[in-house]
Order: sequence, then C-alpha cells, then structure tokens
Amino acid sequence: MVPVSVGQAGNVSGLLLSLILSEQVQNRTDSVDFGPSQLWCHRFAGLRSYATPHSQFFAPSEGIMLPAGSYNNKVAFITGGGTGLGRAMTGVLSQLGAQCVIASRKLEVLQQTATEISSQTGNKVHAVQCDVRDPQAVSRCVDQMVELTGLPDVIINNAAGNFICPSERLSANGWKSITDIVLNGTAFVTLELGKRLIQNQKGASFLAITTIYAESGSGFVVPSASAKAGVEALYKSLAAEWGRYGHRFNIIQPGPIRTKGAFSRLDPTGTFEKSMIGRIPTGRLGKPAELANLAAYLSSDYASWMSGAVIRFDGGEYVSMAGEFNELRKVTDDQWKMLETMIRSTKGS
Ligand SMILES: CCCCC/C=C\C/C=C\C/C=C\C=C\C(=O)SCCNC(=O)CCNC(=O)[C@H](O)C(C)(C)COP(=O)(O)OP(=O)(O)OC[C@H]1O[C@@H](n2cnc3c(N)ncnc32)[C@H](O)[C@@H]1OP(=O)(O)O
Ligand SMILES: NC(=O)C1=CN([C@@H]2O[C@H](COP(=O)(O)OP(=O)(O)OC[C@H]3O[C@@H](n4cnc5c(N)ncnc54)[C@H](OP(=O)(O)O)[C@@H]3O)[C@@H](O)[C@H]2O)C=CC1
Repeated sequence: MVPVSVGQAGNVSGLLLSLILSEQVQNRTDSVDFGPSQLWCHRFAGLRSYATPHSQFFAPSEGIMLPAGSYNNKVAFITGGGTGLGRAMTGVLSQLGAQCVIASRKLEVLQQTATEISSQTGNKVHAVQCDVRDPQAVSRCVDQMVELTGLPDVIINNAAGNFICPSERLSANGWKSITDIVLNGTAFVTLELGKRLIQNQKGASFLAITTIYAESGSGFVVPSASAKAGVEALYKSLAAEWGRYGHRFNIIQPGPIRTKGAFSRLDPTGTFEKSMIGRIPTGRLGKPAELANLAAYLSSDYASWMSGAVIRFDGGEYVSMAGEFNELRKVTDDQWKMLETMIRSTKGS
C-alpha cells in the first residue's frame, strides 16, 4: 500500500476541483457565448463536425436494412413526411416497395419531396395537405388517402412542433401551438384512422416518434416534453386496447439527429452541439437513415409480435445524462491512481 501524504491529497482535490470548474465554465447556461464565432459555426453547420475520435467504433451504416420488397403492396401514411426524419422514413419505406402518403401543412414542400422520392424509387408517393391540429382537416385528409390508396397498413405519427423557451416567457398560445400539434395531432390522426380501420376489419402498425425527454421531462421545452409524454401514454394504452383489432403501437424516442427543423429551433446558434455530443457515449449525432431503418423494422411484418414497445435510440445519451458518477469519465489514469490510493488507505468509517 502506498501511503498518501496530505500534499498528494491536496493535489488530487485541486486537480478534481479544476476539472469540475472547467466543466462548469464550459457547460454553464447562465452566460453563454453567442459571439460571432458561434454564429459562424451555425451558418456553416454542414461543414462542421464535433464527432469524437471514439465515434469511429460506431460508424453509421446508412444502407437499407430490410430485404428488398419488404413493403410490396403496403400503404404507409407518414405525418411530417416532407422534411427531416419523416422524409428519411418515407424514402426507406418507398425504396422497400411501399406506396406512401405524406401529410403536413406545406403542400409545396410535400410535393417536392414526393416527386424526388418517387423518381428515385419508382414507387408512388402522394402529397396531401393536412394540419393535424384540426380534426376536420384530418378527416378530409383520410378521405383523400382512401381515394388514392385505400386505408394504410402503416401509420407513422412524426409531425411535431418545438422551440426552446424559458417557461416564464411562454404564452398560452405558445403552449397550445406545441401541444396541439404533438399530442392532439397524434390523437386526431390515430383516432380517425383507427376507427376506420376497425370498421373495415383491417390490421395496421402505428408508430409514434417521441423523444428521450418524454420520460424524464426537460426544462426549456416544457410543452414538447408534456405533449410527447402524453403521446407515449396514448400509444401504450392503445397497444393494450386495440390489439384485438389487429393494431400494434410502438414508440421510438430519438436522441439528437441533425435536421433543419429541430436544430434551428433547439440550438439556433450552434452553441450547445459540442457539449451535447460530448455526453453521447457513441460520440456522434444519429443519422436520419439509422432512424429510418429502425422505423421500417418496427412497422414491418418482421416486428409483428412487437407492440407497446418504447425504443430509446440515442447513442446512449439518456443513460449518460442520468448516472450520477458518469462525469468521472473525465478523470485521467494518473488521477485514478491517486484516488485509488486514497480510498485504499482509508481504514474504518
Ligand atoms: C442543451 C441544448 C441541446 C441542443 C439541442 C439540439 C438538437 C436537438 C436535440 C434533440 C431534439 C429532441 C426533440 C425534438 C423535438 C422536436 O419536435 S424537433 C422538431 C421541430 N420542428 C418544428 O418545430 C417544425 C414546426 N414548427 C413550427 O411550425 C413553428 O415553430 C411553431 C411550432 C411555432 C408553430 O408554428 P405556427 O403555428 O405558425 O405558430 P406561431 O408562429 O403563430 O406561434 C404560435 C405561438 O407560439 C409562440 N412562439 C413561437 N415561437 C416562439 C419562441 N421561439 N419562443 C416563444 N414563443 C414562441 C408565438 O408567439 C405564438 O404565441 P402568441 O400568439 O404570440 O401568444
Ligand atoms: N431531429 C431530432 O434530433 C429529433 C427529432 N424528434 C422528433 O422527430 C420528429 C421529426 O422531427 P424533425 O424531422 O427533426 O423536424 P422537422 O421540423 O423536419 O419535422 C416536423 C414536421 O412536422 C410537420 N408539422 C408541423 N406542424 C404540423 C401540423 N400542424 N400539421 C401537420 N404537420 C405538421 C412539419 O411540416 P409542415 O411545416 O409542412 O407542417 C414537418 O415536416 C418529430 O416528432 C420530432 O419531435 C425527436 C427527437 C430528436
């Protein structure tokens, strides 16, 4: 046993203290540098990468995972399918043979995505305008889909709204805007389609895209956290209730995946991206194609025994933020030697 002197102990405390302080300075949120370099970073976000060296062990595979034709003769309905993750999921399902219907508010965006994906995959993608906050609009959208393709086999509730905002600055309409899109929108789509599918005795797979903080809650995105938690309760409840009608309900909770819609509203200056990647054990952001492969599996016949599942898909970010001692990742080998010596030299309590 190596004896530890008071001087060494002081040295260790000093090292740890400076480590903690430097972390606090890097992570402090009461005063954040939004200076020109941060803004420059954000504008050139496409060229920047904060991926860590160990992310090489977790290189993304972005090819399509399921066998070709897995979705032949299937119809998939994807809300928010014109952009971001919805677009990626539509692309994969279409490539696998599905006829897709994508729905959101901006018809031009939807039409452009539909044309681009159809021309790549050779399978029809239909664009239908729909504001999911309005139950009548949802009903009209489903009427239109029935005309185009018939009722769907796969429903993906992906549309969402979000922005960071201290809750004391949030207006009632700000709260309503997010919770109407996320919780009410998902409920209106699910109830409208569910009822028609039941009437027609047709089975289907329902998938909801939530977020890791649906479980933990999160400050500064309180309407989104509340609404996504509601979506999870809705889906778990219906998984129990509507299995008897041939309906499966599953949930994906993605961690951060770069999309314009999310990053422009949640990290508009790019200030937080580096620290966010630093706490992800796999050392990088997720890729839309990775999420799309998981969604394609969960919505496919390969997952026909899967219902009521909540899949966290975040590179390990959630557990990394949750564990009290996880910051000890930053302790060096030399610091560990000293710490171990100190601990071993302690006798009694
Ligand atoms: C530690 C930092 C981490 C960094 C994180 C980085 C990356 C992300 C990591 C993880 C992400 C996890 C979860 C992500 C969840 C998501 O949902 S991301 C998807 C986001 N996509 C969208 O939001 C697209 C659709 N959004 C919109 O259309 C709009 O943003 C909006 C939701 C506002 C709806 O538009 P619209 O219906 O036109 O509403 P209005 O503009 O009329 O506004 C309605 C009321 O809301 C108030 N409001 C709007 N913006 C703000 C704001 N930024 N702050 C405060 N309040 C706002 C607006 O004033 C209206 O209220 P009043 O009438 O004025 O009272
Ligand atoms: N990217 C990320 O890091 C993460 C994303 N998520 C979730 O993934 C999903 C996709 O997000 P992402 O692709 O990043 O962001 P996007 O902003 O690209 O996607 C949101 C989509 O929702 C649609 N939408 C918004 N409001 C309505 C409405 N009232 N009616 C119909 N459609 C609407 C938008 O289309 P339009 O404007 O045309 O209506 C848009 O296509 C969301 O559920 C989000 O919460 C979860 C965790 C992390």
